[in-house]
Amino acid sequence: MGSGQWLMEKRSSFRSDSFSKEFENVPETGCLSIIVLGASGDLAKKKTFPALFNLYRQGFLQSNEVHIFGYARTKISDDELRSRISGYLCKDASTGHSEDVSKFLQLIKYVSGSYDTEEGFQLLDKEISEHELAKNSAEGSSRRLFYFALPPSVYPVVCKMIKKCCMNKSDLGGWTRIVVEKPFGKDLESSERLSAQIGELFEEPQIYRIDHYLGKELVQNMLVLRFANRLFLPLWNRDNIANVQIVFREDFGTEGRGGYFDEYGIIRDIIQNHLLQVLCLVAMEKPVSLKPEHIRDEKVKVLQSVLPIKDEEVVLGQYQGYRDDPTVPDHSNTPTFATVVLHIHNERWEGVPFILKAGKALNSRKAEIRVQFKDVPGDIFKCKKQGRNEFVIRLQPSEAIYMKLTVKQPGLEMSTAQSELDLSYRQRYQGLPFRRLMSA
Ligand SMILES: NC(=O)C1=CN([C@@H]2O[C@H](COP(=O)(O)OP(=O)(O)OC[C@H]3O[C@@H](n4cnc5c(N)ncnc54)[C@H](OP(=O)(O)O)[C@@H]3O)[C@@H](O)[C@H]2O)C=CC1
Ligand SMILES: O=C1O[C@H](COP(=O)(O)O)[C@@H](O)[C@H](O)[C@H]1O
Repeated sequence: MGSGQWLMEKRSSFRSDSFSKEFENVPETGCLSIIVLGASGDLAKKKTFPALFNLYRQGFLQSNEVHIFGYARTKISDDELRSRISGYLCKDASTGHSEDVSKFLQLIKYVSGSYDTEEGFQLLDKEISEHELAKNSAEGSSRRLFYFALPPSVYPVVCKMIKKCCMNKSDLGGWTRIVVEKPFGKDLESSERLSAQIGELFEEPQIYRIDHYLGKELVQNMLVLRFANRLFLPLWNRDNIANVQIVFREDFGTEGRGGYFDEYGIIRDIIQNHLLQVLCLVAMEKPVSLKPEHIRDEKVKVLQSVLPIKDEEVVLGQYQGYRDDPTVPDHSNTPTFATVVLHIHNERWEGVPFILKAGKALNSRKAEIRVQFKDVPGDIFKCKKQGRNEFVIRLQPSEAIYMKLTVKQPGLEMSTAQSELDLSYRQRYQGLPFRRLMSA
C-alpha cells in the first residue's frame, strides 16, 4: 500500500448482487471522513485517536483529504476533546513530534449529541457534508467511516441513526462503512440478534468487526512461528505439551469506565474475544492458505472442539475498591478477574489444559502465551528441580519470544541451570515502526 493510498479489497464471498456496484474496484478519489462515536471515552483516547495519529504520521492519512469527527453525548468543545487526547498521541514525546501532533489535532472536530435521536446525527451529517464540500469532493465519491468506540448496547440504535441521517452516495467509488468493537453481544442469542439488527441496515462488506489483539505484532506472529518453523511441527501436541497458559493482566482498574465495563465484566471484555482469538491461533491446524476465510475455518473448528466448561475450573473475583468507582453501581458483583480452564477435545490437544486468565487492577501489566512442555522422560540430570521447558510469547509490554531451556551450568561440574534463548523485539528490531502501528 503506497503512502496515502487505500487498498480497496473485494470481499466477493460476502457480496450481494444489489450491492456489487459499490464494491467494484473503483479508484477512491473522494475525501475521507472518520467519525469516532463515543469520542469522550476510554477506547477513543487510548487507542483509536492514537492509532489514527500513527496512520497520519506515516502518511496513510493525508490532511488534504481526511477529516476526523468525534461524536458523543458529553458536552465539550473541539479544543477540550483535543486536549483530552493529545497526551495519548505521542508516548515517546522525546522524539519530538509536537508539530505533527498539532497538525493532526486540527483535523479533529467534535459534535455533541445523543445516540438515540435524529437531531445529533443530522448535525453530524451537516458537519461532514460541509467538510466534503470544502474539499470539493464529487458527490458519490466521498467516504465515511463510522468507528463505534461505544458500549455494544447502543450499536443497534446508532446504526439506525447513521442509516437514517448520515449515509452518502456511493456511485463514484464512495462508501459508508462501520467498524464495530467487541464484545459482540453478551451471549449467543444477543449476538445473533445484534448481527440481524446490523445486517438489516448494512451489507456485510460495509461492516468491519474489530478485535485489536489481532493487530498486535506477536499475535500476528503466531501463524508464522507455528507454520513456518519445522522445529515446532513435531512438538506442538499433547505428546509434548503439558499445558498452555494465556494470560492478560492490567495494573489499573475501570477508572470511570463502569458505564461500559460493569454491564459486561472481564469474561466478555477480555476472555471471550481477545484471549479466545489467541487460543485459536495457538491451537488451530494449519489453514489451507492465509485467506481470511481459511483462517476463520480453522479457528471455528477449534472453538467447536472446546468442551463445556466445568464450574470447578472457573475462578472469579472482583478487586477491592472496584465499587468505589462512581461509574460502578454500589452493589455490583461483576467480575474483574477470571481464570477458566478450557479443554479441546481433538486428536492434537486431548488432555492438555488451556488456562486462560484475565484481571484488572493486578500488580503488573502483561499479556503472554506460555506453552509449558512435559518433563523429559528418563531424566539423568534431575532437571525437574530447574523447571520445565517453556516457550513464551510476550505480547506486551516489551514484546519478546523466549524459550526456557535447561543447560549445563558453565564450569567444571556437570550441573544444570535454566536459561533462555531470548528474542527481545526492542533489541532485535530497534527503530521499526511495528510498535507504533500495532500497539497503540
Ligand atoms: N478501553 C479500551 O482500551 C478498549 C475498549 N474496547 C471496546 O470499546 C467499547 C467502548 O469501551 P470504552 O471506551 O472503554 O468505554 P467507555 O465507558 O469509556 O465508553 C465510551 C463512551 O460511550 C458512552 N457511554 C458509556 N456508557 C454508556 C451507556 N451505558 N450508554 C450509552 N453511552 C455510553 C460515553 O460517552 P458519552 O457519555 O459522552 O456519550 C463514553 O465516553 C467497548 O465495546 C469495549 O469493549 C475495545 C478495545 C480496547
Ligand atoms: O478490549 C479491551 O482491551 C483493553 C486492553 O488492551 P491492551 O491492548 O492495552 O492490552 C482493556 O483495558 C479493556 O478493558 C478492554 O475493553
